[in-house]
Amino acid sequence: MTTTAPTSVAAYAAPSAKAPLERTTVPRRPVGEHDVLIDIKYAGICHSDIHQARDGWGEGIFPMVPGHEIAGVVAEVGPGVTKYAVGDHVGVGCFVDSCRECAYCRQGLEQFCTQGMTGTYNALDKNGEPTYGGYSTHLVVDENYAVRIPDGLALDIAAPLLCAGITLYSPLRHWNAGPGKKVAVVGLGGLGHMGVKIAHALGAEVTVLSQSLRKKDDGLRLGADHYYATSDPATFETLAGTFDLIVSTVSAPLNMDAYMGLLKVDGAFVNVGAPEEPNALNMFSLINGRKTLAGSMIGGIAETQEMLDFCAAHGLGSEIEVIRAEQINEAYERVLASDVRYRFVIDTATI
Ligand SMILES: NC(=O)c1ccc[n+]([C@@H]2O[C@H](COP(=O)([O-])OP(=O)(O)OC[C@H]3O[C@@H](n4cnc5c(N)ncnc54)[C@H](O)[C@@H]3O)[C@@H](O)[C@H]2O)c1
Ligand SMILES: [Zn+2]
Repeated sequence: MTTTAPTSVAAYAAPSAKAPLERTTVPRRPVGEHDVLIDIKYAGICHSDIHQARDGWGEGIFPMVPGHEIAGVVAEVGPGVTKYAVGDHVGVGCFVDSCRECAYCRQGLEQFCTQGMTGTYNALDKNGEPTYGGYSTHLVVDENYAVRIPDGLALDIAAPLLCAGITLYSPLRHWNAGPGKKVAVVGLGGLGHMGVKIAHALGAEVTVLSQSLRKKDDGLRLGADHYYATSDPATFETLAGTFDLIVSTVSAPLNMDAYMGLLKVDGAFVNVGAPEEPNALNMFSLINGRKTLAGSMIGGIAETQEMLDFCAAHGLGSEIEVIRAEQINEAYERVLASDVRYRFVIDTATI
């Protein structure tokens, strides 16, 4: 299959875990039978990009082009493509392939594919070629691993939904956040701010547990009913036994025992943050109160589409700061310093 797709495209890559990201070019495969070529317009910066580009989760594949919050426009389709046409608005999240045959793939839980999903970057595809992510001008992807960005959701505020949005939507739905439920979101960053918006839209009573009260006004504006500082020990006394569900988005280890004390009997603490170090827990914090400690990782393709449709129906997008590509390294430092309200999004026209 031949294609008009560029085979070499502009991108920003980390040459190694120690080096800043810089402009380069990376190869993209020709558009195959079931592929779409996406003209990337915006790419969000997720904290996971930083963990990986700095080898925080183990040895990465370099050069690394991060980016798994991708929003763009279909520029070309393969002859077998049925879902999309040129001009459609589409998104790509954290994975671009999976085995498609295992029980989880068949259930729409491709993120838990028994063969391992193929990451959008920092992974090898089925041919053993490295994948390169969204800090780039173009991407070629199988149509089954793209989702439709509904009309009414601008591409810049939609991009972060492809990871931050689905990572919070999936556990909030799975653990039944809704009317009558008291839900806490720990950490008001990229993931956390989407958690507040989505939990509020689902009808839950939402509390933000943030390190300080610095972002309180924002939290309340985003949909939180209450806002507490976790640096204040009184918070853990005032809120003891309060929540049905706590979702932690924190990128560093937490005092788990303190947070378990905030749950009701039968409450669940769901961790979506991915700290680089392990976290200790005293088992008495779990057994006293029949509590659940769980984790959750992004969401499958069908649920990601459901989340985008939900966000469009409720007018929810990410709060963003659009940056030029040459500001990526500075943006990384600002994310690490908790200085982002609430997601950096790269305008890929500047790459
Ligand atoms: N499970 C998944 O599928 C999934 C998906 C995406 C990202 N992640 C991970 O989630 C984490 C958060 O990602 P993000 O992009 O939202 O990062 P972020 O940096 O935008 O947000 C993290 C927030 O946690 C806050 N924080 C740090 N320590 C805290 C503490 N002790 N108490 C309360 N708040 C605290 C920070 O100030 C910041 O606001 C990262 O570890 C990332 O790798 C997991
Ligand atoms: Zn992410």
